[in-house]
Amino acid sequence: MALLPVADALAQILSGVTVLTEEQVPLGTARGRVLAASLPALRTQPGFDASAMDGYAVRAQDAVAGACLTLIGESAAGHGFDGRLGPGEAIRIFTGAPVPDGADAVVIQENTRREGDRVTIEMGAVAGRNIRRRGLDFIEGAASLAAGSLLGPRDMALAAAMNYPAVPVRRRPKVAILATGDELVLPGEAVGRDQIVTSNSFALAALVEAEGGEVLDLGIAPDDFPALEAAIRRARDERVDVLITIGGASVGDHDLIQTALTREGMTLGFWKIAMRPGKPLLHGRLQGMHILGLPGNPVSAVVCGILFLAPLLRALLGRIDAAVPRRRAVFATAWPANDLREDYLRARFVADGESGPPRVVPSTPQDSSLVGVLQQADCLVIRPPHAPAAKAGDACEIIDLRAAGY
Ligand SMILES: Nc1nc2c(c(=O)[nH]1)N[C@H]1C(S)=C(S)[C@@H](COP(=O)(O)OP(=O)(O)OC[C@H]3O[C@@H](n4cnc5c(N)ncnc54)[C@H](O)[C@@H]3O)O[C@H]1N2
Ligand code: MOO
Repeated sequence: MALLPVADALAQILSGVTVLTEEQVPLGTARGRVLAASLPALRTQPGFDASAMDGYAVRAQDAVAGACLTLIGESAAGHGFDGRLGPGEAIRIFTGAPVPDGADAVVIQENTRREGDRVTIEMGAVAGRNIRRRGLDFIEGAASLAAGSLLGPRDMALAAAMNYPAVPVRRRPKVAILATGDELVLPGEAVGRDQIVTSNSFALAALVEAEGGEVLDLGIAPDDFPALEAAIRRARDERVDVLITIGGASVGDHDLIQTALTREGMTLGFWKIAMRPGKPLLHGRLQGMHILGLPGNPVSAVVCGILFLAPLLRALLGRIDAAVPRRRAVFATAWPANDLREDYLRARFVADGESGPPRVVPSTPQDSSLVGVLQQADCLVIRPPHAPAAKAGDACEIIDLRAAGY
C-alpha cells in the first residue's frame, strides 16, 4: 500500500475541523487564549490632547526664547485645568495631563527658569511639540485585535487600554492522552527488567498545554483489548475534542490500537504515512472526536505531535497562524540522499558567529527512540522524499524548535 504524503495527511486532518465555540473570559485570565472575534476599540486613546513631558503648557507664539510668562494654574494627570490659557500666560503641566484649552505647545521644565508665578522661557517653544494628540494611539471603533490571534502580554495591554474587562475567546480544546504498552511505568515507579518509563505522555501533555488545550490524562493501558476499549470509551464519554493514543500503532502482534478504536466505532481516515519518524501514524473520527494514533517511539510521537497535533489544535482554536513556521537554513555537513519517506532530522545549529541563515548539523544516530538526542536538538531539518545527497552549504528547510517554544 502506498504511503500517504505528509502534506496530504495534514490536509486530511484539517479538512474535518470545526472551530470550537466561543466563551467570555475576564481579561485577567485571557493570556494564551485565542480571540473568537475582532475587538474594535471601545474608546479613543488618548481621549484628550495630553502632555508628553513635565514642564509648562504655553502658546507657541508667546513662548519665544527670553519671554517671561505668567503662571495661572496647574494641569496634572487625573486633574486637568478647567480654565483657558490666554496671551502671555503659562500653565504648569505634568506628563499625561490634559493640555489646557488655548495652549498649543509644552516647554520642558529644563528649558525654563521659574521665579514665583513667573516663568522665563530659555529655549523657544515649537507648536505641537511635546503634545500627544487625541487619538494618537487608537480611535474608538477601529478594529485593533484580530479574530484568531493568540493573546500575549502586549495584546493584553491593548485590550485593557481599549476598555475590555472581558474578551470573547475560543473554548480550550480538550485532549485525552492514552499511553499504551505492557512495558510502561510512570516516572518514579519501580522499573522492572523488561520495562521503560513513559516519556511520550509528558511531552504530549506539555505540547497540548503550550498550544492552549486542556489535558485529560488517561494514564497507561496495557496491550489488551478490554483495557484499551475502556480507555477509548472514557475519552468518548468525557466528550473530548481529540484523543491521542501513543504506541501500538504498527504491525506487531501486540499493536492493537487500530482494532480497538475500530471496535469502538472509529471511522479510519488514514494509517501509515510517508514520513520518518512517524510512519505508522493513524487518523480517524469517532463521533465528535478527532483521533490521532501516534507511534510509540518517543521521537516519532513528539515529531508527529509537532507536525499534526499542534496544527489540529490551532485549527480547532481558529488561529490565524495555524501552520508551524518553517525557515531556510544550510547544511554545515554533508548528508546522504533520502528515500521515499519525508524525513525530519534532529539537528543542531552551529554557533560560528556567521550572519545569514542558520547552519545545521544533523545529529547521529537518528534512531527514533533517542529522547536525549531529541532534547538536545535545536531544529528539525526537513528532507523531502527522494532528496538527493546534500553537501555542506546546500540549502534546506527547518522547523526551529527553540523559536517555536518546543
Ligand atoms: N515490521 C515492522 N515493524 C515496525 C514498523 C514497520 O513498518 N514494520 N514500523 C516501525 C516504526 S517506523 C515505528 S515508529 C514503530 C512504532 O511502533 P508502535 O506505534 O506500534 O509503538 P510500540 O511498538 O508500542 O512502541 C515502540 C517503541 O516505543 C516505546 N514506547 C511506547 N510508548 C511509549 C511511551 N509512552 N513513552 C516512551 N516510550 C514508549 C516502546 O517501548 C517501544 O520501544 O514500529 C516500528 N516497527
Ligand atoms: O517512523 Mo518510525 O516513526 O521511524 O520510528
